[in-house]
This record gives sequence, C-alpha cells and structure tokens, in this order.
Amino acid sequence: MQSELEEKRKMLAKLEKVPQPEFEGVSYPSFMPFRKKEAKNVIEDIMNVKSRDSDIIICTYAKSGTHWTYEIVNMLLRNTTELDNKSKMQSMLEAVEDLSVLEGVPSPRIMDTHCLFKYLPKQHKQKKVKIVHMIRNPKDVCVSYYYHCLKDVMINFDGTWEEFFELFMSGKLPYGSWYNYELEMERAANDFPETIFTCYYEDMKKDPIREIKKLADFLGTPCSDDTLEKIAKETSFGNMQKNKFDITVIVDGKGFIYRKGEIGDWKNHFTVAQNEKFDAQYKEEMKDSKYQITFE
Ligand SMILES: Nc1ncnc2c1ncn2[C@@H]1O[C@H](COP(=O)(O)OS(=O)(=O)O)[C@@H](OP(=O)(O)O)[C@H]1O
Repeated sequence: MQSELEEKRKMLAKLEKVPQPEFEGVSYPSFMPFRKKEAKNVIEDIMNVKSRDSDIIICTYAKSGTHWTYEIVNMLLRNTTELDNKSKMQSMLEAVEDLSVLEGVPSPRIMDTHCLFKYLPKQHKQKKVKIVHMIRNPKDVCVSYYYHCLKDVMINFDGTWEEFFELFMSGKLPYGSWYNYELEMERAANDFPETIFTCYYEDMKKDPIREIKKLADFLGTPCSDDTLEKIAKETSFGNMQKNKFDITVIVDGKGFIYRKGEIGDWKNHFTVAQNEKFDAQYKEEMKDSKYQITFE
C-alpha cells in the first residue's frame, strides 16, 4: 500500500496547473474529478455517496488540522496506537473520482471534506453519520493556507503574503470564506448535536489527552489512560512530521502538510494594520457566534 501512495505522489507531481473549478461562487483545488467533470457534477457525486451507519466524516475548513484529526480518529476506531502509513484519508473530493473504490472501503470508513456542510452526502442525516469538526484560529489558518497555496499544484497562486491575506479576507480562495464555512458548521452542530462533535485545534494542542478522551467518548471507543497517552504521543506534531507519510509533494520531493504545527504563527506574519483589519472583520462576522476563539 505504501508503494501505491508513492505512485499517487509521483502522479501528483506531474500534474499540470489548470484553471480553478468553480461552483456556486466557490472555487476548488483542481483535483482529478474536476479535470473530468463539471464542478456541479462533482459536488452532486459527493452528495449522492451512499452513507453507512458506521461512516465518520471529518469536516474542517482547509488547514485546520484535518490530517491530525484523521490520525487520531483512525487510531481510536482501529484500536491501534501507531500512525497509519498504509492507507490515506478518503478525501471526498478525490474519492468521487471512482465511487467503486469508496464503496469497497471496509467499514468504518473515515472520510474528510473541506466543502460546505450542505454538500455532505445527503444520507448522512438518516444514517446518523458521525461528524468530527475541528476548528482553528483563523489567523493561523490564513498563514498555513498561504504556504500551502504557494506549493500546491492544484491551486493557482504564486502571489505575495499581502495578496493572500486580502484573498482570505474576501473569501475568494479555494473552499471559499472561512466565516461561511464555520458559521454553517455552527448552525449544523445546533441542528444535529448528537452527530456533530466540534473540537478546537488549540485545545487539542494544549491538552491532547483530555481532548482525545472527549473524542473517544463521542465515537463510542473509550480507551484506557495508557492508550490515550500513547495516541497523544504518536500524533504529536514532531512525531507526525518525522514519521507520517505525506502524500503531497513539492519540487524538492518533500510533502507540505506538516509545516510548523504551532499556535500563533500569525504573529510572525500579520502587520499591525492587517491585524486590525482582521479583528474588525472577525468581530462583525462572528458577532452572533458561540465559538470561543482566542488569538494567542
Ligand atoms: N500533529 C499535529 N499537531 C499540530 N498541528 C498539526 C499536526 N499535524 C498537522 N498539523 C498542522 O495542521 C495544518 C495542516 O492542516 P490540514 O491537515 O487541515 O491541511 S489540509 O487542508 O488538509 O491540507 C498544518 O499547520 P501549519 O504547520 O501551521 O501550516 C500542520 O502543520
């Protein structure tokens, strides 16, 4: 399986940049399904995926800790404390390239998506699919996303930090506005409190054992203190950066998912003026939100 991942990585490295696909005013990285079908049909394919009672979907805005969450969820479900270098997350946008592959994945399937909640498989409600939502301080998301966009062959961006900051502020970047995404997730979590679990990136970073325990309770996979400790250690940033196979690839052959994994890198990038502008927009957009994000 590791060799299959290597093959996939080589294929990614060869991909030409193409125009960014768009649907309902939101653009997407040009994953393979978009290279073969209209964006509308790709999103419809996701919405028509047949759900199973045991499915788990990790819902995150880009750069909010998706791969980290996957690894923790995978360990809890498969009762292991080792990083999974044999398979990869079923990213829904990529997986719909061949639905038979997704149908052949044994249960419990762990899928992930950065698309809006309204584009989840329609059957998720009746099947009571469990949704794990990780939210991260959007200033750090913005910085992390900037570095990602510079390197990702599926995204056409080679601008400056200043330009990227403005794109983030306007929401005109792949997957759209952070605010739209998170406010929709908040409404969904109010509507489906039993099936949506939200955790904060910063909480997971500061007290992983406590947060992994909460997640295990939600998933119905309780485990011993010893196991919790092992999972926290194995999924620490340093260990994942060193030992996790990274499917993404850039010119120097290295992946780019595990960059810094820190809280507060925004302070190394935001100017005072950018910070003020961001705070003013955040205050306005999130005035009715109950999310508790602190800009440490
Ligand atoms: N174990 C662990 N601990 C803490 N932080 C971690 C961990 N694993 C990944 N990361 C950081 O998460 C950022 C990548 O987020 P995603 O996995 O959501 O990226 S993606 O949108 O799916 O490409 C990216 O953040 P930045 O380092 O700030 O760029 C990763 O480094």
